Amino acid sequence: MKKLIIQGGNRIAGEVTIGGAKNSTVALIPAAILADTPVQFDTVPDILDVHNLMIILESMNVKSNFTHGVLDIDPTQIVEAELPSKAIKSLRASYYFMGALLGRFHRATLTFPGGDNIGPRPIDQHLKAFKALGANVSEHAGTVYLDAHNGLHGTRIFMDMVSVGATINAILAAVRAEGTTIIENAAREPEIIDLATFLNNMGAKIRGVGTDVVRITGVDTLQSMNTHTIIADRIETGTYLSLAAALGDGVMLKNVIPEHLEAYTSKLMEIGVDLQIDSDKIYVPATDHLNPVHVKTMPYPGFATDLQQPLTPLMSLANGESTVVDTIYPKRVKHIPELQKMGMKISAGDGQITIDHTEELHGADVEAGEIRAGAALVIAGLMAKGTTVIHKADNILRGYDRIVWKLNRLNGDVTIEDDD
Ligand SMILES: CC(=O)N[C@H]1[C@@H](OP(=O)(O)OP(=O)(O)OC[C@H]2O[C@@H](n3ccc(=O)[nH]c3=O)[C@H](O)[C@@H]2O)O[C@H](CO)[C@@H](O)[C@@H]1O
Ligand SMILES: C=C(OP(=O)(O)O)C(=O)O
Repeated sequence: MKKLIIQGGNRIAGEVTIGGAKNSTVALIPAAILADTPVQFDTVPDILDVHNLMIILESMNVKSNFTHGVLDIDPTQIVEAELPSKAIKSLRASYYFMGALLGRFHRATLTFPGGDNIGPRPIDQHLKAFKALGANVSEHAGTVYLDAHNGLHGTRIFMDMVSVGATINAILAAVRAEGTTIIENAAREPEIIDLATFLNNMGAKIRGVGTDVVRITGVDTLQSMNTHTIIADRIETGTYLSLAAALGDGVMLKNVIPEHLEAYTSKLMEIGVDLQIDSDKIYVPATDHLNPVHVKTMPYPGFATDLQQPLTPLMSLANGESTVVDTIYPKRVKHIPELQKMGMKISAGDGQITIDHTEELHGADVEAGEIRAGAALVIAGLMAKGTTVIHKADNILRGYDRIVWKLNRLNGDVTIEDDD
């Protein structure tokens, strides 16, 4: 594990270019094994999740090469193999190999995925979709066994709740199945549209992504003709927006898709941040006189659960009490005790998080319990007086592209070291 060491107090300024979306990338890489040709992605974020997915690909004899943001994957010599459980456990999205392997081989064996510790994260809707498509599903000692020996057949799947992962896994399993699959109550996240764009450009027939009804007509082969450019990461964007609003003297964010962040940017404006939004960039001027706000997380296009924690340091500067209700992950509170150690007036109770005006934060020894708790600690550490050491920083590196380099370019003072 690594630790981040932050000397707080510097004002930040300059430009930052947002990387490709983690939550697209971690679906696109497993999706690549459905292709009958090599595939190429660009604007791939340099994050631990990508490196761990490459280890999983290697175990199946799928060669990959990642240089300067371009990831080449050659699935043409793929073999069925036991997947490395350490890498599988290192990230949530390894569960996309369930759908992708089912689509490719009509069977898959995987240990349960890891990922962020943000409360219960069942996968019943994923398994329900696989069963509906014709797979036998069994579980034993933390391993899931999927077998569709009679093939996968198009069907109607009604999701009991809106799930990004289950929608993507159903698409991956259905894209080469026989006949038409209709997913109702599908999730509408931009990353799902990105995945469908990649698959459709290879010959898939996926319609309706971005709405809550997705129709997939199975095809026999998927063949890549061009490089797929991954969409910008809206959660990384939101994190830098919060940082820039909290302690920036003028920060320009480039490679942004503002339409993917409307719930968030409108909340920032309500707080009092005078964002200047252009077609693919956002300028954040220096701010003062911030207003308290109330946030409720919702499935897309609502306010993203992944952005509630990165917003809390900014909320602590407002002149009153702000609240957060996370309807997606009510137990997503890993940041709270750590921010308290830094002096923030933040608490959880009655199903909501309350953030009060905090005059000053001070550096402390803290732990990134999960990726977005870690992002909140990075922002708080840059705002605080003194030194903050963030342990378990691998949770941050899982999903923030070259974060140390980007923060230092913005005049932050951040170093990274091996931890004990
Ligand atoms: C890799 C990736 O894209 N991760 C994102 C994805 O996670 P992930 O895809 O795991 O999250 P889901 O959209 O599936 O979860 C939404 C809600 O549905 C519940 N649920 C989900 C599936 C299921 O089978 N049963 C069930 O009960 C979950 O516990 C949660 O309360 O969406 C989350 C919600 O926007 C984000 O925080 C994550 O960053
Ligand atoms: C919860 C998250 O990630 P994952 O689903 O990959 O654990 C996140 O990105 O905030």
